[in-house]
Amino acid sequence: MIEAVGLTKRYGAKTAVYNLSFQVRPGTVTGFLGPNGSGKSTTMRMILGLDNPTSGHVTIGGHPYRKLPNAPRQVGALLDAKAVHGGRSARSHLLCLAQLSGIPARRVDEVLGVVGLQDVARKRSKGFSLGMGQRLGIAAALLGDPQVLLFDEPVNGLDPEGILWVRNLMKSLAAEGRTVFVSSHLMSEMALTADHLIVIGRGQLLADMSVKDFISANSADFARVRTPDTEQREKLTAALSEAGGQVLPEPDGALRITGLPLPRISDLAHDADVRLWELSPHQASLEEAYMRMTQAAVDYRSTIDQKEGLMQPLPPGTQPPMPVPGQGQPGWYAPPPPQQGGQPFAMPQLPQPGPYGAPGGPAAPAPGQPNPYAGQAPATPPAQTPAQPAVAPAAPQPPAQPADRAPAESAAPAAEPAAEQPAPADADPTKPEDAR
Ligand SMILES: Nc1ncnc2c1ncn2[C@@H]1O[C@H](COP(=O)(O)OP(=O)(O)OP(=O)(O)O)[C@@H](O)[C@H]1O
Repeated sequence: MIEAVGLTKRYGAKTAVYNLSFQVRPGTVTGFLGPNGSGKSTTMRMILGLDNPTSGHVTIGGHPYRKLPNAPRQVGALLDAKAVHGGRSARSHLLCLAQLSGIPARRVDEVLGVVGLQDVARKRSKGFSLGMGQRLGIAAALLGDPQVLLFDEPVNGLDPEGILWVRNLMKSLAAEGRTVFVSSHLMSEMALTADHLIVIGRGQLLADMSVKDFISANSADFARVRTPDTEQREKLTAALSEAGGQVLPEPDGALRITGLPLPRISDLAHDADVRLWELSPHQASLEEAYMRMTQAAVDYRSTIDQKEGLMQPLPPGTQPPMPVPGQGQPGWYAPPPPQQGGQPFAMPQLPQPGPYGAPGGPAAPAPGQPNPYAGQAPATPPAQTPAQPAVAPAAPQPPAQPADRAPAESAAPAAEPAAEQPAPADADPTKPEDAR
């Protein structure tokens, strides 16, 4: 298990991570979400001992990474797939890592097979595509058969077959009882892969709950209605609005309605003499829920914002407030917050109360998985400097070496990236390594 307590990281005036407390449990895939620059890579680097927290601490199996006996065999990570010496072959790269951690060479060939690189194992990695590089990084993470795995954007650059493979790999690693912590910006993929989510925005914890609860807490179910023509649509819009429903036009001419149950919508349409060509219940996607939750915590946004049509307009010159954990961003998709009685359809009982002091917020951890750090969310976010460009994860590069150097020479103590080093199959960090 990974446990962060009050984790804070400042780079000069920039607060990259602020007072983060969470647990990543074994046996599940935990997704780590947040907008660009929200502190995900910084958090992962601190977990792996590559960055020191300004305050707070983070442990793996109860120990800081740097104090884990033979840490590379207990924790496997993919932080930066490009942190590979381009002159080395995939096999040489993995052999170097294996030898540093006392892992037999046969395991190198095993993981090359697992990630599908067996046919290019002896090719120099500088010729690898983005997806091949990702596969090599995943192979490095798996090398020591580790109990704890961290992946920063593992599907980056992978083709659909590769994405499916990573999804199944993550799930099977978790099903074996391992701790799997994975960041991604691909919400549709996260919805299919992760069981649990930790969401941060501007370095602060926004949510720590199951995917299902996250969607429920940050979106309202809605109905879609279609009428034969514009005239009837306008008539229906007026009738539904008068009855207390919130009505938004959909791009295809349908209406998205929250705040009214389906039978009521049908009755109102009947009373208004409006024919319906569609009346269907819908649940928001993880992407919609995520957008709603993190909208105010986005630092870098196009001037042509794709979300523009989906949110209520703000008065000119005003900034949206930070989202409230468990309540998301007010005004996003305009569903009424659940606690205001705006649930149009039967929704699952939302956990109470919000774990981070959100008033009436439903953002509680999954049943049976209480977040032990329930506390008041900071009243004000940490001081922010003006938006800075995001910095790529800073996994150290292996030292430059001649391309033809033998693996045995390459395994000299020149620090290989800790993030790429493998780990053992044993959850107990104090237990001696098994003989391989
Ligand atoms: N070494 C550093 N020095 C100064 N600022 C840094 C450093 N590393 C990260 N930051 C800043 O900290 C913030 C968080 O960065 P981080 O890379 O952790 O975000 P992220 O969530 O991983 O972003 P992305 O999704 O774009 O990868 C950013 O504003 C970034 O500019």
